Amino acid sequence: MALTFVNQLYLVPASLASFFVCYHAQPEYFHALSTSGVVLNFIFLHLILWAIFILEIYPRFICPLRSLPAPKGGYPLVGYGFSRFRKPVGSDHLRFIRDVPNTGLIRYRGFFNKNNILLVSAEALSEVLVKRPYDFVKNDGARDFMSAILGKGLVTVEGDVHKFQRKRLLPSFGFRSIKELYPLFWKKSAQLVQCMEADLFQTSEKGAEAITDMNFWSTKVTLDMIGVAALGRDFNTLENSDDILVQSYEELLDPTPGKIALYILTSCQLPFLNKFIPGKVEKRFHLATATLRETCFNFLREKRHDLASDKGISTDVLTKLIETNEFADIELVDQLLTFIAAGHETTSSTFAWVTYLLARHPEIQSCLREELRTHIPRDLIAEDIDISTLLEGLPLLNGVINESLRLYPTVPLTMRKPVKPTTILGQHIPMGTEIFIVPWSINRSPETWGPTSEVFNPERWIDTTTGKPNNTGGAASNYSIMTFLHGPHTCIGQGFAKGELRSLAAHVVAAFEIAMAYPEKTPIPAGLVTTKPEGGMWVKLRRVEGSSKKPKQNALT
Ligand code: HEM
Repeated sequence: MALTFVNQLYLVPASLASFFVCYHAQPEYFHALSTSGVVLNFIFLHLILWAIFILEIYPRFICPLRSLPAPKGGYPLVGYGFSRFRKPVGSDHLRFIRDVPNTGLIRYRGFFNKNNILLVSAEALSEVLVKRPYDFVKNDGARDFMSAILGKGLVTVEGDVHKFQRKRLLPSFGFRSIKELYPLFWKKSAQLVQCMEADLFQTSEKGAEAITDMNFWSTKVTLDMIGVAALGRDFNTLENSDDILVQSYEELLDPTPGKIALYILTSCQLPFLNKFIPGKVEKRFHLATATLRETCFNFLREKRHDLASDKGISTDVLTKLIETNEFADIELVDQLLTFIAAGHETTSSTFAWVTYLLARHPEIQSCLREELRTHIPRDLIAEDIDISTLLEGLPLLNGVINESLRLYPTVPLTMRKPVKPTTILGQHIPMGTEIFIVPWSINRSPETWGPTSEVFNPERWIDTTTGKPNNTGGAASNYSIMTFLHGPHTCIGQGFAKGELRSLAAHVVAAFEIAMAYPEKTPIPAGLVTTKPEGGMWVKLRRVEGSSKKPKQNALT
């Protein structure tokens, strides 16, 4: 039985009955009251009964989910509701998976003791994400927060609109399109190394050292990559950072305490409380959103003008979408904002974690540098080498990227709600139940990945017999790794992200030895929608090779 308004009406006779009991027990109290006082007393009593029903009786004795295995403990009234905001997000869920014997589903109490579901097994994940994806929608609160920024882009739409958009956007992210983007990734990664060298090192000698925030650099370079690939516009933030679009995104997604409060209130569907957050956070948020949209509209107008006047051939995603003639301007702006939001911070933070893991594993870092030196010719572009085939074939490079994506999924948690009463693994799921899919916990689950599930081991991604890259990490099922999800909502940009990461790692590792700047500190994944290292990723870089002149744009070191 679902907790619907109708079954809450059963509380009315219960309230009436208890009212009459109270009346008989204390008649003198009621005789002294006016009619409105009696009505107010009745309403008050009803509310108390209603609260007891919702908070205690329904979740513990009536809700069909009550028989599912659940973790012990949790706070009174809020249960484990705050788990989804914990740092790192997903760490509580990983504990549930480890500690609670289950057959694919775990229940845990959320806010107001509501029963939430955590999907654990491959079968449960495939039912929700692949077999019946359109029976579920994303969590309203998180979607509202994203929609406020992105409008109706691919990330925030559902059902037929989603199918329509996805079909038209897929070709721009397919195998062939990504292959064409590799030279861009390569060039931008080379520019990153050049800018870091120029900015951080006083001398060009081998062995020179510098401390820097890797997240600062990866944010810039990934924004530049997505700018060119998606919009055909080079923000060139590596060399200047006063682009209005860039500043507005930073304003929106920087996880300040005010912004975190805004996100939590909107996610918990209490947006009317946003206006009480001090520091005019809500107003500033709306202002940044408006600026962002206006900038994109102006940019789209320029693009249309350029296309009409036949100014060169553009291969960026926006041009391809304009040419389909199937999107209105407002829809194109929504898609642009979506690509930048979905494709920027996710990848830049992942790269920061790649450098972290390599800094903590110097022996793997040296082997990777050796692999790069052995297999990547100095003059890659001049020799007209197919960069994607070359990089995708390097076993350790792929192992490092896949293993970093496994251990640090930058979308660590996502949620779904059934659009109608449904079942998962035969278990009845009432409408409105919050269903949690938590890549952080699944990717680190000891059941799938064994006792070394939380150890950085790129070798898992290398076939022991052929020595070539493998795509499973040795896990038995696709659903053991959820970084990009699966099914029709799977990340459309995963090939794009992997291409960027391979290229960035190849350049940075070839140029610098990476160590942690403050080894005693462990960076914590934090953030609003996606996670990034809190306070930055401070590393110590040591030049691997000295150079007396600027490195070539397309050479490795
Ligand atoms: C390491 C980097 C990335 C990670 C970890 C990541 C992760 C994800 C995840 C988990 C989803 C599904 C969210 C959900 O349905 O709840 C998603 C969707 C999406 N991602 Fe990514 N992403 C990354 C990079 C990118 C890039 C580079 C782009 C674009 C250039 C991109 C564009 C999108 C879009 C448009 C969607 C919505 C897909 C749909 O609903 O059909 N992502 N991403």
